Amino acid sequence: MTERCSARALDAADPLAPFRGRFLDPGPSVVAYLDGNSLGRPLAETGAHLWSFVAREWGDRLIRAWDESWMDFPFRLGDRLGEVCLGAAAGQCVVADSTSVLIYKLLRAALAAAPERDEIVMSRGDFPTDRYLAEGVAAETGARIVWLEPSMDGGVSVESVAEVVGERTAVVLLSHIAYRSGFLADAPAITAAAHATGARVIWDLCHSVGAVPMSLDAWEVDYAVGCTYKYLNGGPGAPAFAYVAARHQDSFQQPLSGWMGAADPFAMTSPYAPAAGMRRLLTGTPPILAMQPLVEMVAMIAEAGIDAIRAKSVMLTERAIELSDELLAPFGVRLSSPRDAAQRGGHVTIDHPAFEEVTLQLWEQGVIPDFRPPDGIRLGLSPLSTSFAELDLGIEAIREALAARA
Ligand SMILES: Cc1ncc(COP(=O)(O)O)c(C=O)c1O
Ligand SMILES: Nc1c(O)cccc1C(=O)C[C@H](N)C(=O)O
Repeated sequence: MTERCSARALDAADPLAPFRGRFLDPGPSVVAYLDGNSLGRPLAETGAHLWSFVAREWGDRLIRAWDESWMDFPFRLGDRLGEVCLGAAAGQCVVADSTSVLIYKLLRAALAAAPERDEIVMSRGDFPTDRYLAEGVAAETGARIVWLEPSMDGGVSVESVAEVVGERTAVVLLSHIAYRSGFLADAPAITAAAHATGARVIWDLCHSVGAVPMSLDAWEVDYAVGCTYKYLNGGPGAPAFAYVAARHQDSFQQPLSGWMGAADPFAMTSPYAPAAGMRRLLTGTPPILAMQPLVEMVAMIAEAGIDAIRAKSVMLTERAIELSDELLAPFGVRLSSPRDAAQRGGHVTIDHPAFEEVTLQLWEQGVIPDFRPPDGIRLGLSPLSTSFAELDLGIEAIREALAARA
């Protein structure tokens, strides 16, 4: 009860609290949504925006809309995302494909840019799609993967990267925030360590975009990729984005050369000649319809401010850890995320052997975190849509489930 009152006080004092009311009300089947880092909630405005797009742009302008606005839309939206969330100057971001497809493109391009180098450095703790794609690219190109072992908190340190990068390293592929533990990597220092040996870096920003401030240009990042259905609330299957530093664009070798990335798609000529700049990252027709929810969401992040979002994110994750220490640790629950907020992103993972079953039970009650093997509950705390009260309800429901088993 004490904690509930305290959460209410925190919500009352939260400068971002009004944004929560701009999300679509999920109705009574959801008591606490703690999975915004798997699938973010829709904005209430999204339905009307989609309908207006269908009626006005698609319905009325029809094929003319490609010339009038859609051909440039993936780049305009990318620029806005770059400005608001990534610290990227215009002309370096595109919204397209899925994260997986873009990781493939970036890995192949990074290897093609350094034919004398044949190693990909990455972490064994990385999200499966990153590992599978690197293994596939290694098999296709003859490159070798150098695996980093993550530490207990899922992290990859600057020192561990510096130890393995060298003259054979073509590219380091790492997650800015680890999908399981939430470990926040030191992206500028790791990028500098790779650059010191002539290697390039690809950052997977899936769990950090919209949750933590970034300065890709200032950090001299080479390439980055991320999805838009987590903290950017773009919806299931919303397209991903890629960042390619301006200095690498002219030599970027697109491995999936399709007509939309060609210099003049409607000239219908052959052979393929790549377009200038970020357009060459495209392969086929970009999913304009699926990009629409991002328009309002990126505007909302600009309005809230990414620093304020990060400040609330730190408060939410601190509280999740405090409550877990106090209420769940007595049942044997262990923390998998870093305790130091400076090394932690927007989610917290706690482990217990009963959590796979507990998660099923929680979902039936409308308390929705996610389960990550072997025995982790991941609490995804999305600062614009998650309240402190919701977090407390979630932890209390986990405590009750564990108490019922004890
Ligand atoms: C770190 C990371 N990379 C990639 C992906 C997924 O990529 P895709 O959007 O292609 O499914 C996810 C989540 O699904 C992820 O957490
Ligand atoms: N992309 C997902 C999906 O299509 C279904 C369910 C979950 C997801 C996820 O995003 C998983 C997420 N990337 C993770 O970190 O586990």
